[in-house]
Amino acid sequence: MNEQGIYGPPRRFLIGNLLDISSMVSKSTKSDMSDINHDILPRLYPYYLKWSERYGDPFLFWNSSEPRLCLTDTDMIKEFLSSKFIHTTGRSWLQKEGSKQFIGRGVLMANGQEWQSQRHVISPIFMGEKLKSYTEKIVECTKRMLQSLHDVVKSLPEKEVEIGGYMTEVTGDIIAHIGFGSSYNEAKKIFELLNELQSFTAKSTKNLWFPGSRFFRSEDSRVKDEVNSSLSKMINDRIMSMREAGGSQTSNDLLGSLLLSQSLTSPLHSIDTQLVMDECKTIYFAGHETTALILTWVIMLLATNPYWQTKARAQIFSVFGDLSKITDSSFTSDNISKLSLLHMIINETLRLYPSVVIIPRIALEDMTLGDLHIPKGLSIWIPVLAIHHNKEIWGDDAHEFNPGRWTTKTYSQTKNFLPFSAGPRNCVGQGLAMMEAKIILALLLSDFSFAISKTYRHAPVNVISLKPKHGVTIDLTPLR
Ligand code: HEM
Repeated sequence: MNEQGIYGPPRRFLIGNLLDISSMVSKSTKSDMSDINHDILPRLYPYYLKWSERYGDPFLFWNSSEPRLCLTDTDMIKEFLSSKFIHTTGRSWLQKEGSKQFIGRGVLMANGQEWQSQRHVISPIFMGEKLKSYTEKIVECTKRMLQSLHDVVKSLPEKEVEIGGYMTEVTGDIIAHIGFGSSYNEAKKIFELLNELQSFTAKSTKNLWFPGSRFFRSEDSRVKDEVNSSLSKMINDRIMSMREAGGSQTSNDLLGSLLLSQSLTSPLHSIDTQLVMDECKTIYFAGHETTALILTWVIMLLATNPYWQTKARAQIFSVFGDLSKITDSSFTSDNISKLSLLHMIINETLRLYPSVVIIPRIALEDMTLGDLHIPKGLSIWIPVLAIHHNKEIWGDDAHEFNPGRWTTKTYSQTKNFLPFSAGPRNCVGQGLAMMEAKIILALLLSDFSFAISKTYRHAPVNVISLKPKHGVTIDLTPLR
């Protein structure tokens, strides 16, 4: 890479630049931000700013034994994420090893042919009529969440709530319903265990650089076994009922559709239960927290920007008319598409606070990207947050919340806007995420107005995803 004019910070034996990274980040995130501003790159990625300034773009650093090329040229990124490199790029050993205990070999972690056939099976369950069929459950779960908000507000003199917890609860409820409908209660229990497993995995992943560390895990294996035995029972029961029904889908949920889709390529009796289990865990992991977080950030931004909150509410009123009459059937795709202000607000939030701040890929073979030779084994690190906050792309107000920028399509979205990644390996659930976010926000805004609470502490942190460290506290006022 040096011969090609690419440089980076000197690395240490085994740990590469891990110590530099952790010391810079622990310093920048030691305290909360002094005010609610959205210039969060220096706080979350101080090392990106330091190294890109010192060594230029792209630069090279070492994540323990894995070399990473930090790439910000969006034309190169577009090419890199395109179908041209789909079979020669993928997940690295570190990524796969880090998530093996947790989501196993589901679509998120698969490479090559294995990825392609899994993606082929999973894609149809997030599209077209299937996608529309989830509306009813989304509305039902949201109304339940709103009712508990009304109950809490009634009982609290100060009317303050931490809204992030409610968003986690409602998106978890939704994924349990649309994912595993008839097995909802079992699914909820499995998800609780998965949350536990995720925190164990996050801890052990930090030590992966240490040779042999992967052989010293005991805490997580108990939870993993429990998750796997409950999930495999749920899946096998479902396969049994499908066989009894002559191979047709017995429940209109993601699991039913996944099994039906699988049965088109392999007979029911030979379905790879382990793979279906990994896919279920992947869907939960990839689709739950990401959606909850984006909703939480939208609410924080609307709570601090009453102008956009009022405008969005007015549009919701004009699309749906008498709000006391909103039912699940009000949320037709035609009506959802009329919520253009919510679309702009969500986009702007995904730009400022993308749930996934980095997209990492590894070169599985030698390749040429633009005029760069990329050797096999080099990881490419796409710093989404840095691209989304780049003033050269977004203008001087890059760090400001301005949904208005989305009224004109001056930016080629796939190039400079990457909250769901791009190309054939983009987020398979983005249609569901956007639909879910719009329905939840439309119902919330029609029931309550809200302002940021005095107790809110602005402290974004990146722990797997971009989170508000202390949650988001808002003061709620019921509208009816
Ligand atoms: C606002 C919410 C969401 C955001 C910001 C988001 C973001 C992303 C991103 C950036 C990727 C690419 C990751 C990479 O290549 O390293 C991804 C992949 C994926 N997402 Fe999402 N996602 C969201 C919601 C969902 C939902 C609701 C689901 C499903 C229920 C989902 C399922 C997946 C899956 C299965 C993949 C792997 C796709 C593949 O590798 O082929 N996501 N998501």
